[in-house]
Amino acid sequence: MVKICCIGAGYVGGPTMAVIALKCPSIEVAVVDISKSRIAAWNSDQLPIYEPGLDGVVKQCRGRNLFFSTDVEKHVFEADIVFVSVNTPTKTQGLGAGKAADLTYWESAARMIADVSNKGIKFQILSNPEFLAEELSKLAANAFLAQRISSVNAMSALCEATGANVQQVSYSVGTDSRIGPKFLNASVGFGGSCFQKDILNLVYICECNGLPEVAEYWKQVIKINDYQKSRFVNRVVSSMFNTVSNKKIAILGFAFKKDTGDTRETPAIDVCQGLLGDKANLSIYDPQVTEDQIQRDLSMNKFDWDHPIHLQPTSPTTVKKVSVVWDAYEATKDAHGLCILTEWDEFKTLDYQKIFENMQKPAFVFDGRNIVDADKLREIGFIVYAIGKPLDPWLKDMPAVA
Ligand SMILES: NC(=O)c1ccc[n+]([C@@H]2O[C@H](COP(=O)([O-])OP(=O)(O)OC[C@H]3O[C@@H](n4cnc5c(N)ncnc54)[C@H](O)[C@@H]3O)[C@@H](O)[C@H]2O)c1
Ligand SMILES: O=c1ccn([C@@H]2O[C@H](COP(=O)(O)OP(=O)(O)O[C@H]3O[C@H](CO)[C@@H](O)[C@H](O)[C@H]3O)[C@@H](O)[C@H]2O)c(=O)[nH]1
Repeated sequence: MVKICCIGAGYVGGPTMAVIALKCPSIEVAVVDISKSRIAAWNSDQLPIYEPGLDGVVKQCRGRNLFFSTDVEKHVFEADIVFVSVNTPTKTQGLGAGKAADLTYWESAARMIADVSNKGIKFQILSNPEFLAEELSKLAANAFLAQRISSVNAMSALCEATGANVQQVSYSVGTDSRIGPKFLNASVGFGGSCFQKDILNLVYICECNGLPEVAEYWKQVIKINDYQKSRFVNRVVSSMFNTVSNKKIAILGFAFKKDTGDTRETPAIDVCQGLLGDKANLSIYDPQVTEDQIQRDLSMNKFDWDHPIHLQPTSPTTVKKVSVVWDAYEATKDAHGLCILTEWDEFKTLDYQKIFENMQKPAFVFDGRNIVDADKLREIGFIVYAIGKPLDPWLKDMPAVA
């Protein structure tokens, strides 16, 4: 029987191997990791990663031809094919700090493979496009995608200033087949483990090759993304009489996009930290993100998330002004405002009349994903801010900056 071993039971290794095990029942797949808690979770009913359908796939194959283990060396030794899918965080110190990839975990995995591989077999090494150093095109593809979002987000600020509607602008622009309609949704900002990290890598490569102007150009994509998040916080604070101090604000959605529990580089972290900086009390609800994860995210330093979980520095205290609840109605009860930060489908069909009745007045909605019907909410009585849409009369008279 052919045996595969994947080093790293994370977002890439776990789901990829589960699907290989499902589709290739004659192959034995072992996913190994140095994190005991992560492997324990893969072997439990509560998987460490949420993705629609993943649970069913794992349950079907686990114990049959899919195994999760911390016995890294044994499985590498037995394997015919080894995948390496470990962390490559952005460096926080030394050469290229803040931009270059830290290859410590990758090198340690490669050395371990060499140490245990004493069978006298010659390994062939394949580099998947996701392994970025050799494959400039993957970096470029992610940079182009992120640039589209920053471009439409930059337009969203101009739309608010001029009374235009960014969704109409996106639609019109997207009908030009040279541009195309995808990835033109204005939002509170892009997140996820790849876009920022890959652009920072690209910037570093440009700088190392003596191309500061090109590096500056790509940096701007991240700057606009940061601007979009702080612009959102400014709108919240300035709309609410220039103070959110001790006001309850509901945060609906914390994951970086819908249908995942992944919070890496989610714009919700910066928005929440911005509001906490202005002393708001936050009540956060996301259907797939745990309280422990949210607390970690809000108390971790930039880039620390991309290390194995047991090596992440954790804050000794929880963020006191944050509560995490398991229901959107609970989160919004007695709140002065609610912010939609992830486009979960369930937020489109909430009973906003009921939510309005249970909120403080005036009641504010800040839609960072353009998923609610702003006019309907205004009929209910909400004051509504939606990214890149014509401003509510209330907001028109308020400065864009608090
Ligand atoms: N998430 C994505 O969408 C995505 C896409 C493309 C590429 N990548 C790249 O793929 C790689 C993995 O990403 P991920 O999202 O799965 O990361 P992840 O943090 O979810 O998982 C990495 C896992 O590797 C484990 N690990 C680290 N060092 C190890 C070692 N020496 N031995 C055994 N286990 C070890 C960690 O404990 C962790 O569980 C990264 O290089 C990332 O940049 C990720
Ligand atoms: O029009 C859009 C599209 C996306 N986003 C946001 O952009 C971020 C990234 O979204 P997406 O690209 O769908 O998620 P990822 O899983 O991060 O996938 C990206 O990163 C992966 C890792 O490199 C690549 O493999 C994929 O091709 C690339 O799309 C999320 O916060 C989205 O909400 C927007 O704000 N507006």
